[in-house]
Amino acid sequence: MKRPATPASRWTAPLIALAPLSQGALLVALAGGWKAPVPALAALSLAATSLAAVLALRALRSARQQAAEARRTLEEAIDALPASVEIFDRHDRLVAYNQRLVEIYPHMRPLFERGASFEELARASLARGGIPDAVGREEEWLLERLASRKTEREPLLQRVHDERWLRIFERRTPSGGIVGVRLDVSDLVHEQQRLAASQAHLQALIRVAQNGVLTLDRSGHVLELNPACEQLFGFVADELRGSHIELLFGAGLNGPASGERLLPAALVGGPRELTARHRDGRELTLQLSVAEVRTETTDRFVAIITDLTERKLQEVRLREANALLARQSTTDGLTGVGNRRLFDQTLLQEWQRSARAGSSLALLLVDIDHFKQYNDHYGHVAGDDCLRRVASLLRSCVGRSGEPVCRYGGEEFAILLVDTDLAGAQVVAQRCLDSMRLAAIEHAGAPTRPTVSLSIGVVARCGDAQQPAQSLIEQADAALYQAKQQGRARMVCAAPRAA
Ligand SMILES: Nc1nc2c(ncn2[C@@H]2O[C@H](COP(=O)(O)OP(=O)(O)OP(=O)(O)O)[C@@H](O)[C@H]2O)c(=O)[nH]1
Repeated sequence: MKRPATPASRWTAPLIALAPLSQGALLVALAGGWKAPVPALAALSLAATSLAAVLALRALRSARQQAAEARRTLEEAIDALPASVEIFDRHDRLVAYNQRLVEIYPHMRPLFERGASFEELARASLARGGIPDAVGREEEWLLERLASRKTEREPLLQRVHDERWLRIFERRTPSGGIVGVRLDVSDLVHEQQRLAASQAHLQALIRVAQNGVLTLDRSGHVLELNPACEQLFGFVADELRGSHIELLFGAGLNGPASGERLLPAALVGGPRELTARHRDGRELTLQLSVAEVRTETTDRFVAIITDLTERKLQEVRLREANALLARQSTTDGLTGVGNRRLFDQTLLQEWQRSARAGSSLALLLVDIDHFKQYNDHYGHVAGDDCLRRVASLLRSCVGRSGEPVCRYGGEEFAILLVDTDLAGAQVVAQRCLDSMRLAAIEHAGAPTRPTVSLSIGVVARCGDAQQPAQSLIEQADAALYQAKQQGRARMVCAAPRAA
């Protein structure tokens, strides 16, 4: 490449042209000794000057070569860097840059030239939409950016085309220039964005979750809690943060030995059911599941709490309602004693049990005498009342629980006596007759006596798997019929069945 003449080469060129001549004069001067004539001395001086010039010229060339070499080395070095590098002089003009800078800003390729000012380059980039975050506020952005170059500050994070992100480090050099390094941190930023999005998603889920969510440190102190948890225990988050988990669950858990603190590690797993107290003292039934979340930097525990209090209450209410329904389904609505359904069920059970155990089962069929006349005389409502009084009397005559007095139908009652032989059954039947007599319920309509009386058919035998339970009723009914036939107000025991 032909270089243009420099000032140095302009004055050294004539000297170089004279050099052969001056060397000859120098030889003549030396041959003639130091006392040479004046023309010889002049020639000598000229030769010396020429020599100095030659040497200076060589030194200059060598310095130039070294400078070019150094620059090439510098350019190769910054080209080899994975980050983009740019160097501006103290007038903020581009002195050097590497290929990576052009790759990052491809739309600026023709404009990256040594001598271009930072402001020119920035304006050109803005005009080409190279800084998406500055679109619509280019001048404002430029002013901020130029101001930022005058101060040493934190590295900038800048979004460029195609969702690429750069971390820009700028440092002043001692001579007032600026060295800029741009690192492509897109992967990192994208990862952070994904992480932030997933965290926001998770936070939203936790915020609106119906279950209480608590995070705890290793020692069991509350770090965070969600609104459901605040509501569950009646505390606001600030009151619970930093407090120990025992404040919430202490009493409801089988905690460690006295004196030792409850640690969340001991609660990992679940779900487990426990009781706790609301701030207002109400007892809560809760379900607790705890998981350990261990990362390289943290060790935390997450507790999920479900409030079962209302569900438990409903279960109790449901159980009570079912029990009531069951009672109602086996209770006679008028008299409050067992109904026919209960009698049938109990008879079947006891008949089979008696057959298995070989024990005696007794049945009393009790009928109010002349009850039609009672109704006719006193009216149906009074008749109902009489039925209730008789039922109550009969119940008081049966000592053992599990031996229900049942309304068998109309004005007829049935009493099952388990593990009771005929003698025992007769005792109970007699007690019923005596009670009735003592009660002396007026019966003005009765043809025989002025008070309400009972007729009772009594039977006692061992259950028989080969025969239906109904056979016991038939025997008692036959005995009852005889009691009616024999004048009422009495008991008749059924004759033993023929084998
Ligand atoms: N008030 C009332 N009466 C009832 C009820 N169930 C049945 N009766 C009446 O009981 C009476 C039974 O009459 P009967 O079967 O002739 O028997 P009785 O009049 O008691 O005569 P004996 O049994 O032979 O002494 C009928 O008049 C029925 O209407 C009831 O729930 N309330």
